[in-house]
Amino acid sequence: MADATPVAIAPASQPATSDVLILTKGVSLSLTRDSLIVKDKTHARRQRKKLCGVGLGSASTELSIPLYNVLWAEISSGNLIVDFADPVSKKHLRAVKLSYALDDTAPTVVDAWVGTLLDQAYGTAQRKKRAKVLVNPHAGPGGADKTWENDVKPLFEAARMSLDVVRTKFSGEAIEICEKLDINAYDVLIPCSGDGLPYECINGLGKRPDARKALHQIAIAHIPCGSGNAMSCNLNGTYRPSFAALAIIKGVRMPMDLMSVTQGDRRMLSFLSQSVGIIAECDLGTENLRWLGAARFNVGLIQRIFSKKLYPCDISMKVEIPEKADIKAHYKRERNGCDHTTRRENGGAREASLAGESTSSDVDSGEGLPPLRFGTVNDKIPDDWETASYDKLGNFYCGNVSINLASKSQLCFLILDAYLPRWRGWHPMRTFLPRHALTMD
Ligand SMILES: Nc1ncnc2c1ncn2[C@@H]1O[C@H](COP(=O)(O)OP(=O)(O)OP(=O)(O)O)[C@@H](O)[C@H]1O
Repeated sequence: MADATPVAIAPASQPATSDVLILTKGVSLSLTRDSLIVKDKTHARRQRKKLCGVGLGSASTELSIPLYNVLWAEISSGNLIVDFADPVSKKHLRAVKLSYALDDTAPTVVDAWVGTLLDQAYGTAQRKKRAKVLVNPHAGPGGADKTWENDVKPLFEAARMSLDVVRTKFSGEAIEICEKLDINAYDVLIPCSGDGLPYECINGLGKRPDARKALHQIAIAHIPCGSGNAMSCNLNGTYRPSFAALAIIKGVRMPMDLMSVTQGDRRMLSFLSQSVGIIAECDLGTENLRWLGAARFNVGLIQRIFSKKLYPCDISMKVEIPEKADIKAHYKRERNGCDHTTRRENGGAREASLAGESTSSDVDSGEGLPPLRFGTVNDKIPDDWETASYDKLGNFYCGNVSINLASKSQLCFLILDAYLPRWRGWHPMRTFLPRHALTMD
């Protein structure tokens, strides 16, 4: 997905003459490399501060809109309409509409200019995405309904997306919806929720007889309305709903690793991480503190650190890169070589099949999930795996450390003892020291 950091109003650079649209009443709209510059005297009058009805000082006649923020443009009833996302604060974007009468300007000229504007504003991103939106009214501290209505829907509508919205009524409903979804009717699934609803969407698609095709065909995005919102932070680069909405509007599709987790014969798909011990308990055991938002995890962590609970277990794994320095180098290489738009094409069938990933012929055949490469916990552990006992386990974490690395087909592990010497303190960063960071095939 595209970068979603708050956008500043950029200084105007010199436009190329062919990208300038001159309208009547002193209005001109120019395209620069990264902005749309609107010059409009009436805009200056509207912006001028007033005291007792008298205008004070002077306001700029120029409005600079980053192209990333341009949502749509069209000719409608003799007017040029431009919709854009206006950063009203560092936390919030608002949909704003500009409208200019075309009067004598030739429609063909305006038409061509609108085409250029949309090409530059969207690049390779799909326009007018068809979205199935799932709103979980119970996500996080509550309030997803309001977030959807006030912060997100106006931006999606301004971008002319087609929206089919469902408000979930019970836990597990999104699994059912995605299992039966007409995958040809939508481009993207958008849960407005915490990380639980994207999990349900992925697992609903994964249950279908055509799971590979469904997971390949429909993109899954996320509007952050929960307590943690890791998916949005990784994909959209933000936990602010309106900035995430803009990242989805301008987002490009990218492949993402999924991990199979089995409990007995039950197979689940995980997109983020798996945890056993203190972190898992911080999540599950603080349901009653939802009103605290993300702070509930900190409260849960502090409570549990003092209880010094142990989670003894045996862990079997196949280590691919044991040394920390090599893991760092590998991460850097993946990060630098990661091109979300082309990686799948360049990756080659060998890499895909080694990783158990779907190749294009698999996807076309519309099959279900690929078979498990290493069996379930009920099967014999492969001979080339290592097994170790962890009697003092405090936390076990495993997952895609950063989804931004896209499909790297490897998992990262952190294994931490429960008893950290008191002098190391209770600072969360300390407790996350990667003492046994391992990467596993
Ligand atoms: N109407 C509903 N009533 C009760 N539970 C629901 C409803 N709709 C969805 N759910 C369930 O709520 C669970 C948690 O939702 P979600 O992940 O959206 O929020 P969260 O747990 O607050 O987020 P986070 O993962 O960021 O903490 C989901 O797994 C889903 O099954």
